[in-house]
Amino acid sequence: MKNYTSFKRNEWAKLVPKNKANITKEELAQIKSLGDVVDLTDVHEIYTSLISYLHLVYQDKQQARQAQIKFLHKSFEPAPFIIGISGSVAVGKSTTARLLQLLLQRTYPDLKVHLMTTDGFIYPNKELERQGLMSRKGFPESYNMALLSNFLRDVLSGKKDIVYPLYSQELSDIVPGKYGHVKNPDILIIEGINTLQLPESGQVVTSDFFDFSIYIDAEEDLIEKWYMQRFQKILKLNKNKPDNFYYQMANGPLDQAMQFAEEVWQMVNLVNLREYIAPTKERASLILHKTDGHLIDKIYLRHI
Ligand SMILES: Nc1ncnc2c1ncn2[C@@H]1O[C@H](COP(=O)(O)OP(=O)(O)O)[C@@H](O)[C@H]1O
Ligand SMILES: CC(C)(COP(=O)(O)O)[C@@H](O)C(=O)NCCC(=O)O
Repeated sequence: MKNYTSFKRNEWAKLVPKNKANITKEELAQIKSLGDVVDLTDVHEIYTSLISYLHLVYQDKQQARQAQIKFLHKSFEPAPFIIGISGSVAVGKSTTARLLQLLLQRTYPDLKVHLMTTDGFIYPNKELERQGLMSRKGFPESYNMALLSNFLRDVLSGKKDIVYPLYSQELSDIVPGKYGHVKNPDILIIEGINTLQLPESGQVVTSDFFDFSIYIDAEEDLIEKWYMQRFQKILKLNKNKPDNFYYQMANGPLDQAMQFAEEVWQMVNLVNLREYIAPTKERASLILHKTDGHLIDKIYLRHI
Protein backbone atom coordinates (compact mmCIF):
# COMPACT_ATOMS: atom_id res chain seq x y z
CA MET A 1 0.00 0.00 0.00
CA LYS A 2 1.73 3.08 -1.36
CA ASN A 3 0.26 5.76 0.85
CA TYR A 4 0.87 4.03 4.16
CA THR A 5 3.75 3.37 6.52
CA SER A 6 3.46 -0.17 7.81
CA PHE A 7 4.40 -1.39 11.27
CA LYS A 8 4.69 -4.77 12.86
CA ARG A 9 3.03 -4.96 16.23
CA ASN A 10 6.25 -4.43 18.21
CA GLU A 11 7.42 -1.55 15.98
CA TRP A 12 4.13 0.27 16.52
CA ALA A 13 4.27 -0.35 20.27
CA LYS A 14 7.79 1.12 20.45
CA LEU A 15 6.60 4.52 19.14
CA VAL A 16 5.27 5.32 22.60
CA PRO A 17 7.41 3.56 25.18
CA LYS A 18 5.55 4.55 28.35
CA ASN A 19 2.38 2.83 29.40
CA LYS A 20 -0.14 5.64 29.73
CA ALA A 21 -3.33 3.61 29.63
CA ASN A 22 -3.69 2.50 33.22
CA ILE A 23 -6.78 0.45 32.61
CA THR A 24 -7.75 -2.31 35.00
CA LYS A 25 -8.83 -5.85 34.16
CA GLU A 26 -12.27 -5.02 35.60
CA GLU A 27 -12.70 -2.10 33.21
CA LEU A 28 -11.61 -4.25 30.32
CA ALA A 29 -14.22 -6.83 31.24
CA GLN A 30 -16.91 -4.16 30.66
CA ILE A 31 -16.17 -3.77 26.98
CA LYS A 32 -15.91 -7.38 25.99
CA SER A 33 -18.73 -8.11 23.59
CA LEU A 34 -20.31 -11.55 23.90
CA GLY A 35 -17.40 -12.97 25.91
CA ASP A 36 -14.45 -12.02 23.73
CA VAL A 37 -10.80 -12.09 24.71
CA VAL A 38 -9.27 -8.63 24.17
CA ASP A 39 -6.39 -8.64 26.61
CA LEU A 40 -4.20 -6.10 28.34
CA THR A 41 -1.31 -6.82 25.98
CA ASP A 42 -3.34 -5.34 23.11
CA VAL A 43 -4.12 -2.29 25.18
CA HIS A 44 -0.45 -1.73 25.98
CA GLU A 45 1.01 -2.62 22.61
CA ILE A 46 -1.55 -1.24 20.18
CA TYR A 47 -3.93 1.21 21.78
CA THR A 48 -1.46 3.26 23.85
CA SER A 49 0.32 4.37 20.66
CA LEU A 50 -3.01 4.88 18.91
CA ILE A 51 -4.35 7.14 21.68
CA SER A 52 -1.12 9.17 21.65
CA TYR A 53 -1.38 9.66 17.91
CA LEU A 54 -5.07 10.57 18.16
CA HIS A 55 -4.11 13.19 20.73
CA LEU A 56 -1.87 14.89 18.14
CA VAL A 57 -4.57 14.82 15.49
CA TYR A 58 -7.12 16.17 17.99
CA GLN A 59 -4.86 19.08 18.98
CA ASP A 60 -4.18 19.84 15.34
CA LYS A 61 -7.89 20.01 14.60
CA GLN A 62 -8.54 22.36 17.55
CA GLN A 63 -5.76 24.68 16.36
CA ALA A 64 -7.04 24.72 12.79
CA ARG A 65 -10.57 25.52 14.00
CA GLN A 66 -9.34 28.33 16.25
CA ALA A 67 -7.42 29.82 13.33
CA GLN A 68 -10.43 29.66 11.03
CA ILE A 69 -12.75 31.18 13.62
CA LYS A 70 -10.30 34.03 14.20
CA PHE A 71 -10.03 34.62 10.47
CA LEU A 72 -13.82 34.76 10.16
CA HIS A 73 -14.21 36.99 13.27
CA LYS A 74 -16.62 34.45 14.69
CA SER A 75 -17.02 33.23 18.25
CA PHE A 76 -15.98 29.69 19.14
CA GLU A 77 -18.71 27.05 18.79
CA PRO A 78 -17.81 23.58 20.07
CA ALA A 79 -17.95 20.80 17.48
CA PRO A 80 -17.02 17.17 18.09
CA PHE A 81 -13.91 15.43 16.83
CA ILE A 82 -15.30 12.53 14.80
CA ILE A 83 -13.62 9.13 14.49
CA GLY A 84 -15.06 6.64 11.95
CA ILE A 85 -14.49 2.89 12.21
CA SER A 86 -15.09 0.59 9.27
CA GLY A 87 -14.56 -3.02 8.18
CA SER A 88 -16.52 -6.20 7.41
CA VAL A 89 -19.53 -7.47 9.32
CA ALA A 90 -18.12 -9.40 12.34
CA VAL A 91 -14.52 -8.19 11.98
CA GLY A 92 -14.69 -6.62 15.46
CA LYS A 93 -15.66 -2.99 14.81
CA SER A 94 -17.94 -2.61 17.82
CA THR A 95 -15.47 -4.30 20.16
CA THR A 96 -12.64 -2.03 18.97
CA ALA A 97 -14.90 1.02 19.15
CA ARG A 98 -15.89 0.24 22.74
CA LEU A 99 -12.27 -0.24 23.75
CA LEU A 100 -11.28 3.03 22.11
CA GLN A 101 -14.12 4.86 23.85
CA LEU A 102 -13.12 3.47 27.23
CA LEU A 103 -9.45 4.33 26.75
CA LEU A 104 -10.14 7.84 25.45
CA GLN A 105 -12.50 8.45 28.36
CA ARG A 106 -9.88 7.18 30.80
CA THR A 107 -7.08 9.24 29.26
CA TYR A 108 -9.17 12.43 28.97
CA PRO A 109 -11.72 12.33 31.80
CA ASP A 110 -12.82 15.92 31.06
CA LEU A 111 -13.85 15.12 27.51
CA LYS A 112 -17.22 13.58 26.69
CA VAL A 113 -16.80 10.60 24.35
CA HIS A 114 -19.91 9.24 22.65
CA LEU A 115 -20.06 5.96 20.72
CA MET A 116 -22.65 4.99 18.14
CA THR A 117 -23.12 2.71 15.15
CA THR A 118 -24.51 3.40 11.67
CA ASP A 119 -26.59 0.18 11.88
CA GLY A 120 -29.46 2.37 13.11
CA PHE A 121 -29.61 4.03 9.69
CA ILE A 122 -30.53 0.76 7.97
CA TYR A 123 -34.20 0.88 6.92
CA PRO A 124 -36.51 -1.12 9.23
CA ASN A 125 -37.25 -4.69 8.00
CA LYS A 126 -40.78 -3.66 7.00
CA GLU A 127 -39.40 -1.01 4.66
CA LEU A 128 -36.68 -3.36 3.35
CA GLU A 129 -39.40 -5.94 2.59
CA ARG A 130 -41.49 -3.30 0.82
CA GLN A 131 -38.52 -2.42 -1.37
CA GLY A 132 -37.51 -6.08 -1.94
CA LEU A 133 -34.20 -5.49 -0.13
CA MET A 134 -34.30 -8.04 2.70
CA SER A 135 -31.44 -10.05 1.22
CA ARG A 136 -29.45 -6.85 0.68
CA LYS A 137 -29.26 -5.84 4.34
CA GLY A 138 -25.99 -4.02 4.92
CA PHE A 139 -25.55 -3.15 1.22
CA PRO A 140 -25.43 0.57 0.37
CA GLU A 141 -29.05 0.70 -0.79
CA SER A 142 -30.30 -0.69 2.55
CA TYR A 143 -29.16 2.45 4.42
CA ASN A 144 -30.99 5.73 4.64
CA MET A 145 -27.90 7.71 3.69
CA ALA A 146 -29.74 11.03 3.49
CA LEU A 147 -30.78 10.61 7.13
CA LEU A 148 -27.19 9.76 8.10
CA SER A 149 -25.78 12.82 6.29
CA ASN A 150 -28.39 15.11 7.87
CA PHE A 151 -27.61 13.61 11.24
CA LEU A 152 -23.87 14.27 10.82
CA ARG A 153 -24.56 17.80 9.64
CA ASP A 154 -26.59 18.40 12.81
CA VAL A 155 -23.76 16.98 14.91
CA LEU A 156 -21.26 19.39 13.39
CA SER A 157 -23.61 22.35 13.65
CA GLY A 158 -23.41 22.04 17.44
CA LYS A 159 -27.11 21.19 17.95
CA LYS A 160 -27.71 20.27 21.60
CA ASP A 161 -29.62 16.97 21.47
CA ILE A 162 -29.73 14.93 18.28
CA VAL A 163 -31.63 11.65 18.11
CA TYR A 164 -30.82 8.65 15.91
CA PRO A 165 -32.49 5.26 15.41
CA LEU A 166 -31.13 2.10 17.04
CA TYR A 167 -30.61 -1.36 15.51
CA SER A 168 -30.65 -4.60 17.49
CA GLN A 169 -28.63 -7.58 16.29
CA GLU A 170 -30.80 -9.88 18.43
CA LEU A 171 -34.02 -8.53 16.88
CA SER A 172 -32.31 -8.27 13.49
CA ASP A 173 -34.30 -5.06 13.05
CA ILE A 174 -34.56 -1.40 14.06
CA VAL A 175 -35.80 -1.15 17.65
CA PRO A 176 -39.24 0.46 17.46
CA GLY A 177 -39.66 3.68 19.45
CA LYS A 178 -36.13 3.68 20.89
CA TYR A 179 -33.51 6.28 20.01
CA GLY A 180 -29.93 7.17 20.83
CA HIS A 181 -29.03 10.74 21.77
CA VAL A 182 -25.96 12.74 20.86
CA LYS A 183 -25.57 15.62 23.30
CA ASN A 184 -22.61 17.78 22.33
CA PRO A 185 -19.79 15.25 22.79
CA ASP A 186 -16.17 16.35 22.46
CA ILE A 187 -15.38 13.12 20.62
CA LEU A 188 -17.85 11.06 18.60
CA ILE A 189 -16.87 7.52 17.58
CA ILE A 190 -19.07 6.23 14.78
CA GLU A 191 -18.66 2.64 13.63
CA GLY A 192 -20.27 0.79 10.76
CA ILE A 193 -19.57 -1.11 7.57
CA ASN A 194 -20.53 1.90 5.42
CA THR A 195 -18.58 4.67 7.13
CA LEU A 196 -15.98 4.99 4.36
CA GLN A 197 -18.30 4.36 1.43
CA LEU A 198 -18.77 6.80 -1.40
CA PRO A 199 -22.47 7.55 -1.91
CA GLU A 200 -24.37 7.85 -5.16
CA SER A 201 -23.76 11.12 -6.96
CA GLY A 202 -25.13 14.20 -5.32
CA GLN A 203 -25.10 12.90 -1.76
CA VAL A 204 -22.73 13.99 0.95
CA VAL A 205 -19.77 11.69 1.68
CA THR A 206 -19.99 10.41 5.26
CA SER A 207 -16.21 10.34 5.66
CA ASP A 208 -16.00 14.06 4.83
CA PHE A 209 -17.25 14.56 8.38
CA PHE A 210 -14.48 12.46 9.92
CA ASP A 211 -11.32 13.80 11.50
CA PHE A 212 -9.79 10.32 11.67
CA SER A 213 -10.81 6.92 10.38
CA ILE A 214 -9.87 3.33 11.13
CA TYR A 215 -10.42 0.26 8.93
CA ILE A 216 -10.25 -3.12 10.62
CA ASP A 217 -8.92 -5.76 8.27
CA ALA A 218 -8.54 -9.56 8.37
CA GLU A 219 -8.54 -12.52 5.97
CA GLU A 220 -11.99 -13.51 4.73
CA ASP A 221 -11.79 -17.03 6.20
CA LEU A 222 -11.09 -15.67 9.65
CA ILE A 223 -13.92 -13.16 9.52
CA GLU A 224 -16.25 -15.95 8.43
CA LYS A 225 -15.16 -17.97 11.47
CA TRP A 226 -15.84 -14.99 13.78
CA TYR A 227 -19.23 -14.47 12.13
CA MET A 228 -20.19 -18.11 12.67
CA GLN A 229 -18.97 -18.05 16.28
CA ARG A 230 -20.94 -14.90 17.01
CA PHE A 231 -24.02 -16.43 15.40
CA GLN A 232 -23.75 -19.44 17.69
CA LYS A 233 -23.42 -17.16 20.72
CA ILE A 234 -26.50 -15.20 19.63
CA LEU A 235 -28.45 -18.47 19.31
CA LYS A 236 -27.50 -19.46 22.86
CA LEU A 237 -28.43 -16.05 24.24
CA ASN A 238 -31.89 -16.22 22.69
CA LYS A 239 -32.89 -19.83 23.38
CA ASN A 240 -35.46 -18.75 25.95
CA LYS A 241 -36.72 -15.55 24.33
CA PRO A 242 -39.82 -16.40 22.29
CA ASP A 243 -40.10 -12.86 20.85
CA ASN A 244 -36.62 -13.00 19.43
CA PHE A 245 -35.80 -13.27 15.71
CA TYR A 246 -33.47 -16.25 16.42
CA TYR A 247 -35.78 -18.12 18.86
CA GLN A 248 -37.07 -20.72 16.36
CA MET A 249 -33.61 -21.41 15.01
CA ALA A 250 -32.12 -21.56 18.51
CA ASN A 251 -34.57 -24.31 19.43
CA GLY A 252 -34.32 -26.30 16.21
CA PRO A 253 -31.47 -28.48 14.90
CA LEU A 254 -28.09 -26.74 15.28
CA ASP A 255 -26.71 -27.94 11.94
CA GLN A 256 -29.69 -26.40 10.14
CA ALA A 257 -29.17 -23.06 11.91
CA MET A 258 -25.46 -23.10 11.12
CA GLN A 259 -26.24 -23.93 7.50
CA PHE A 260 -28.50 -20.85 7.40
CA ALA A 261 -25.74 -18.65 8.87
CA GLU A 262 -23.22 -20.04 6.37
CA GLU A 263 -25.56 -19.12 3.51
CA VAL A 264 -26.09 -15.61 4.89
CA TRP A 265 -22.33 -15.21 5.14
CA GLN A 266 -21.69 -16.45 1.59
CA MET A 267 -24.60 -14.75 -0.14
CA VAL A 268 -24.84 -11.48 1.80
CA ASN A 269 -21.97 -10.47 4.05
CA LEU A 270 -19.07 -11.86 1.98
CA VAL A 271 -20.45 -10.35 -1.22
CA ASN A 272 -20.90 -7.04 0.57
CA LEU A 273 -17.34 -7.23 1.91
CA ARG A 274 -15.84 -7.86 -1.52
CA GLU A 275 -17.95 -5.42 -3.48
CA TYR A 276 -18.52 -2.51 -1.16
CA ILE A 277 -16.51 -2.66 2.07
CA ALA A 278 -12.97 -3.85 1.22
CA PRO A 279 -12.64 -1.31 -1.64
CA THR A 280 -12.93 1.49 0.96
CA LYS A 281 -9.95 0.23 2.99
CA GLU A 282 -7.41 2.60 1.50
CA ARG A 283 -9.50 5.63 2.39
CA ALA A 284 -8.82 5.06 6.10
CA SER A 285 -6.29 7.07 8.13
CA LEU A 286 -5.23 3.87 9.89
CA ILE A 287 -5.63 0.16 9.07
CA LEU A 288 -5.52 -2.39 11.89
CA HIS A 289 -4.86 -5.86 10.49
CA LYS A 290 -5.97 -8.78 12.67
CA THR A 291 -4.93 -12.40 12.63
CA ASP A 292 -5.99 -15.54 14.51
CA GLY A 293 -7.54 -14.88 17.92
CA HIS A 294 -8.24 -11.24 16.94
CA LEU A 295 -4.57 -10.43 17.51
CA ILE A 296 -3.51 -7.22 15.73
CA ASP A 297 -0.34 -8.13 13.85
CA LYS A 298 0.10 -5.19 11.46
CA ILE A 299 -0.70 -1.50 11.52
CA TYR A 300 -0.73 0.85 8.53
CA LEU A 301 -0.70 4.61 9.01
CA ARG A 302 -1.68 6.74 6.05
CA HIS A 303 0.61 9.57 5.04
CA ILE A 304 -0.79 13.07 5.32
N1 LIG B 1 -10.40 -8.41 20.17
C1 LIG B 1 -11.26 -9.42 20.22
N2 LIG B 1 -10.97 -10.55 20.88
C2 LIG B 1 -11.82 -11.58 20.88
N3 LIG B 1 -13.00 -11.61 20.27
C3 LIG B 1 -13.36 -10.52 19.59
C4 LIG B 1 -12.51 -9.37 19.52
N4 LIG B 1 -13.13 -8.44 18.74
C5 LIG B 1 -14.31 -9.00 18.36
N5 LIG B 1 -14.45 -10.24 18.87
C6 LIG B 1 -15.57 -11.17 18.64
O1 LIG B 1 -15.77 -11.27 17.23
C7 LIG B 1 -17.16 -11.17 16.92
C8 LIG B 1 -17.42 -9.97 16.04
O2 LIG B 1 -17.11 -8.82 16.77
P1 LIG B 1 -18.03 -7.52 16.74
O3 LIG B 1 -17.34 -6.47 17.55
O4 LIG B 1 -19.43 -7.88 17.10
O5 LIG B 1 -17.91 -7.20 15.19
P2 LIG B 1 -18.59 -6.09 14.26
O6 LIG B 1 -19.00 -4.95 15.12
O7 LIG B 1 -17.49 -5.73 13.30
O8 LIG B 1 -19.71 -6.79 13.57
C9 LIG B 1 -17.90 -11.11 18.25
O9 LIG B 1 -18.31 -12.41 18.61
C10 LIG B 1 -16.84 -10.60 19.21
O10 LIG B 1 -17.05 -11.06 20.52
C1 LIG C 1 -26.82 -4.94 10.31
C2 LIG C 1 -25.46 -5.41 9.85
C3 LIG C 1 -25.22 -5.01 8.42
C4 LIG C 1 -24.47 -4.73 10.76
O1 LIG C 1 -23.19 -5.19 10.70
P1 LIG C 1 -22.24 -5.33 12.00
O2 LIG C 1 -22.50 -4.19 12.94
O3 LIG C 1 -22.54 -6.66 12.61
O4 LIG C 1 -20.87 -5.25 11.43
C5 LIG C 1 -25.33 -6.94 9.97
O5 LIG C 1 -25.38 -7.34 11.27
C6 LIG C 1 -26.41 -7.66 9.19
O6 LIG C 1 -27.54 -7.73 9.59
N1 LIG C 1 -26.09 -8.22 8.03
C7 LIG C 1 -27.07 -8.84 7.19
C8 LIG C 1 -27.01 -10.31 7.19
C9 LIG C 1 -26.87 -10.95 8.56
O7 LIG C 1 -27.89 -11.21 9.23
O8 LIG C 1 -25.74 -11.14 8.98
